[in-house]
This record gives sequence, C-alpha cells and structure tokens, in this order.
Amino acid sequence: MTLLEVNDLSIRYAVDDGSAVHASDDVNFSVEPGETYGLVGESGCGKTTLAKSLVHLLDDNGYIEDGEVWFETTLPQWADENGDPKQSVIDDPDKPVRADGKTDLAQLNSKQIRDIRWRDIAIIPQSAMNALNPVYKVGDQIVEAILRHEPETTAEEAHERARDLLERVGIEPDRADDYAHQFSGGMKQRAVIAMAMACGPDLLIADEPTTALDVIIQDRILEELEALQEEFGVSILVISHDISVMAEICDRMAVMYGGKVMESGRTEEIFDATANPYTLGLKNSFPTITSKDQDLVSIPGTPPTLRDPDEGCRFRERCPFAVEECHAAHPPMYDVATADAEGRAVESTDRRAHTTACYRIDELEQIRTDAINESTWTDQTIESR
Ligand SMILES: Nc1ncnc2c1ncn2[C@@H]1O[C@H](COP(=O)(O)OP(=O)(O)OP(=O)(O)O)[C@@H](O)[C@H]1O
Repeated sequence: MTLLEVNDLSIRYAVDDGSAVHASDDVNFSVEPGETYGLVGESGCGKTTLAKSLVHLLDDNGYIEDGEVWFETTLPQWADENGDPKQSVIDDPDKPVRADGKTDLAQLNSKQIRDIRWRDIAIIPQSAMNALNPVYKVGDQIVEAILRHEPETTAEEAHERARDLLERVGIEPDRADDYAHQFSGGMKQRAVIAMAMACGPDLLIADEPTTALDVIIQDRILEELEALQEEFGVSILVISHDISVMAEICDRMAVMYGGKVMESGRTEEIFDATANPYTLGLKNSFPTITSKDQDLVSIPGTPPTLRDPDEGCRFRERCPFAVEECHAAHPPMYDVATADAEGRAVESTDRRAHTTACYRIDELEQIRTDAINESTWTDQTIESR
C-alpha cells in the first residue's frame, strides 16, 4: 500500500512578462508507509515547489498546471463509519476519491486541504528554526498547534504532549517554558520537528532540515528524524541539495534538475549504479560517505531559468555527454536494469524501478568512467557541445 502517489505533476509560476516558470514538469514518485523518500538537486530545481504544492502552500503566482497527488486519507465528510470512502463518493466523478481510500489532494479546495495539512501531512519549511515565534514560549507554540487541529484535546493534555514531544527530540521537557532565543540553532530545529509531529502526521515533509547547522548537529538532527520514524512509523519526504545527506537517511530518492526528475530509485541504486550524467556530476561535487578524500568537482555552468523552457533535455547545456538527440526532446524515463529482447533500453513508468532520463543509457559504463575525470566536466566549453 502506497501512502503518497504523485502522477505527472506539473507546476508553474506566472511571471510579469507573461511567461511561466516550469518549476516542476511531469514529476512522478511515490512514498510508502514508514519510508524516507528524498528529493535532491541543486538550488532552483523545483524541490521546494513540489513539496509545497502537495499541501497547497505555493506562492500566490504558483499553480498546479496538471497532475495528481493521491494521498492515503478520506476526509470525514466522504467517509463511512470505518473511515473508508462511501461508495456514493467513489462513484461520484466530481469527488476526488478512489476506491483504495486515496484522495487527490490536487483537487481539494482550501478548506479541505486545511483539514489535511498538519493533521495528516506536516511540513517543516526551509529555515524553519527562524519560524519559531520569539514572543511565545516554545512549549506554548506546540500546544497551540495541537489545539488548533484537535479541538477536542484539553489544554492540560496538550501541554503534557508538548513536553513529551520535546523530550523525544532530545530537549529537556522543562525547556518548554523557554523562548526561542534561549535555544541553540540545533535545538530550535528539533523544536520545530517536535511541533510538526504534534498531531501525529502520516507524512512529514522536511525541507533542507540540516542546512545552516554544523556537521555534528546535522548528524544529530538526522538521527532524531530516524528515531521519530522508527517510533511513530511516519513517512518522511526530505528535501536537500546535499546528496551525501540523502545517502544517510533515504530509502529511495528522486534526483531533480530543472523541474524534471533525472533519475530515481533506491538509494543504493542511485549511489552504486548511478545512471544519469547529472547524478554523476552531483556526486562529484559532494564528499561522499565512502570516499571522503575524493577531489570535489562542481558542474560548470548554472541551472536554467525555467521560463518557458524549450523541448530539449533540461541538463544538456551543462552535460559533457550531450548529443544531437538531447536538443530535440527531453528524454523519457528508461528502466536501468531491464532491456528489450534486442538489448535496447525500455521506457518505464514504474515508480519503484531504478529509472533514468538519459538517451545514452546504453553507454552507461563508459559515461560512469569518464564522469570521474575532472577534465570531462571542465575541458569542454558550453559552445562546443
Ligand atoms: N514565486 C515564484 N515566482 C516565480 N518563480 C519562482 C517562484 N518561486 C520559485 N520560483 C522559481 O521556481 C524554480 C524552482 O524553485 P524552488 O525554490 O522550488 O527550487 P528548489 O530546488 O527548492 O531551490 P531552493 O533549495 O533554492 O529553494 C526556480 O527557477 C525558482 O526561481
């Protein structure tokens, strides 16, 4: 049973000159119960947009152009006494509810999504540690989050839960009476994680949970997230530009570039059998867990603006392996492990498979070898590709 199933999700931002920023294009992925799924890629590739769109928190000029976001929940008004969707609701084409108990969040109105946000899906935004209100005690802010979403809970129970949640993320319960300025950066981040867990969500979205923290604190935050997951069975959708952080905590991940998923699969597949030039370049630019001494090589050039992009592969202008075909159309997702009877790559829509968007999938061995050499990335000028 899948908790979240994102199908062909495309998100746009309308901008002043009349063009649209294609922040996410035909994105597919799924998250299973209790799983940690990662969205990784350089700044501006659309990770935050994607995460915010799931719970309708896009900026005012952002909108879902197309796609579906099926989530394992049924709103009370559409559920029977067991919490399952009523047959009349499933049969109603105007209701975004499936027989398997999933609801398409993309079709909900703002009141309906408010019932899901925090209670079923909690989001820890980027720079969350600055999100704590300086004039309220930290504990009271958690209490408020509980009471807002669970009116039946008493203030006393909520206080008890707030203290308990703080303890679970490694903060002394008595510090509930402190103000945010009395907390270190790492403690603030953990308090925000506690707040996100206040209503027992099924999915926790953590946007760059360790950025701006030093390495030791980063490790502790990752450990806290893993511990919470083990204890509560919550699924985590984690976003980071740092592929080595992802390696530590994710079961599966999607590597994004320019609003597109370039490669997706289990973490060990992405690391041990990397199948996309962009992922290879990204790996070169971060110290990996296995080889901390390796030279770091960043990918020359900058990501595209995404304003009305052309049809070609989004990565081709920075890709040392780009060929003619890459200019004509962005590649589909190919299955990395299987080929057809003639040995040719096959397209795949299987969200659990290891897939890559690269036409040169048949030459992977050579590409992997070449990608290790710094000169592969630095010798060629953009014009020569
Ligand atoms: N409100 C907006 N209006 C127009 N363009 C936007 C808006 N918000 C984001 N974008 C653009 O959408 C694209 C995706 O941005 P997004 O913030 O989702 O990427 P990201 O991978 O999360 O990067 P970061 O980690 O820096 O937040 C970028 O090109 C960005 O400039």
